[in-house]
Amino acid sequence: MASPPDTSKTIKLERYNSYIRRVNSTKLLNASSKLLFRATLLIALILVFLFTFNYPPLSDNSQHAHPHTRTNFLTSAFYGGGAAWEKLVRHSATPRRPNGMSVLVTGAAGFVGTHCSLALKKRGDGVLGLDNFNSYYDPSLKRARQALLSKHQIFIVEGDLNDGPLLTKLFDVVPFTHILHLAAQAGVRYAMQNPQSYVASNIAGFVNLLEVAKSANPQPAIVWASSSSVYGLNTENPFSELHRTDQPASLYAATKKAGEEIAHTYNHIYGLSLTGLRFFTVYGPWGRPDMAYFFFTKDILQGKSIDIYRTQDDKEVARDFTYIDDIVKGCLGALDTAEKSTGSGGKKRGPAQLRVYNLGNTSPVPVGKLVSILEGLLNTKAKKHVIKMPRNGDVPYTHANVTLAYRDFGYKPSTDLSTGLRKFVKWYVSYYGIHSRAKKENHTTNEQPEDSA
Ligand SMILES: O=C(O)[C@H]1O[C@H](OP(=O)(O)OP(=O)(O)OC[C@H]2O[C@@H](n3ccc(=O)[nH]c3=O)[C@H](O)[C@@H]2O)[C@H](O)[C@@H](O)[C@H]1O
Repeated sequence: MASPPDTSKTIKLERYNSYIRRVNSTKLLNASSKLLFRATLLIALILVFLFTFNYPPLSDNSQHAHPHTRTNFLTSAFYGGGAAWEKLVRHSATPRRPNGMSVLVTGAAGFVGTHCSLALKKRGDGVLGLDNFNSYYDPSLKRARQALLSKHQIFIVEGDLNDGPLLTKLFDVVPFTHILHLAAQAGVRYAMQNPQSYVASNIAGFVNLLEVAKSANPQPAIVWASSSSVYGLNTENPFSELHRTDQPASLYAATKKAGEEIAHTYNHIYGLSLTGLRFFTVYGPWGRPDMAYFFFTKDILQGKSIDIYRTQDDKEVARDFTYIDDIVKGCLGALDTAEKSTGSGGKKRGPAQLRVYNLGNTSPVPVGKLVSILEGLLNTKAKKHVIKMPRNGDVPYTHANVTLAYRDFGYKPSTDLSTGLRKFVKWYVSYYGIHSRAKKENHTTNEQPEDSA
């Protein structure tokens, strides 16, 4: 007969296992309570942060804005209020010279906005930027421009033109003397892909800004970016401010033209001083990647083919390409000669200034010539694909008459296309760290160049 099994070992083993289970469950309990504690701490910290930088979240207006241009809740919370935030805003907007301006620059992280902000700050004016950092083109370029401005003590509030409460808050904190309104949905051809974004920024956003400006005390004087595209199918040359602008060829042009009419209304009813500047194909360092000179450079360097448009009747397409430094001088000249708005408490108290100026280069250049200048600077042959201009809103020709801007604030463009493109290419190869066959003089170190404004 077999002897009974020795259970003493089994019992010991079970005791041991139960001990291990107890130890493990205690560990688990400890671990989960630690986790719970950390999560609670994190939530508490976030709440403290949100209350410290308190600002009401998105307004109804901005909820309706195009997703492209919508203010992000977190960035509103980060940037939109609280004592620390107000201090940054005030510091940035305070002039450092006697009788200096305090300018709200919308679209400050944009191409023209960045250059103008730097130029204003350099001469001692106060500058506060506003930008929604949308993704129409590479936002990292906008962030790099923001970093450049930040080095010069210029703060950009991240927010949308359609965010009425945010704009009102900015005017509560700073009595801006001027607005340089450059924020817009740019680009002629993109209007066929995303028409609503033009309405949201160039019309709804502009009206929202004017609504806040007309109620502000004091009312600021406003200088804003219109466009050469308002001349549309005009055939008289060179384009003068007296020529007709009622035949826009693109929705972009139509929204800029609408802006000019809206400006008239706000000037007429509320006494806002308004100056529209019709920019002619602005180019230069820190430029816009959606523009032909910029993506031609990229494509030529990458060995990709580029489309060169010709008109339907097989003529060359030409543009009055205008260098950024000339445009900056024009913008500052317009600001310096802008008279005060006359309204107060939302009511007009007398007639106010209403102006429109061409800011061009007065010397149109065919697109083919632009490409051959780039080929020379990049020391690379372009793969050219010459095609009839698609029906995409482009006009065949632009040419500015700038007599009016010269008469009123001495505007005199002084940079020809070759000189301006050389500066652009120099910036481009440096910014993107390209070691191309670009001519020796275009090579620089990898350091971020200062802007040329
Ligand atoms: O003055 C303005 O108010 C506008 O200027 C700018 O528009 P445009 O003058 O159209 O510049 P841009 O696109 O660089 O095309 C340049 C040339 O290249 C031709 N072009 C273009 C693309 C292409 O693939 N091939 C080509 O030949 C094209 O036909 C054109 O002849 C701004 O983008 C716009 O926001 C607005 O500010």
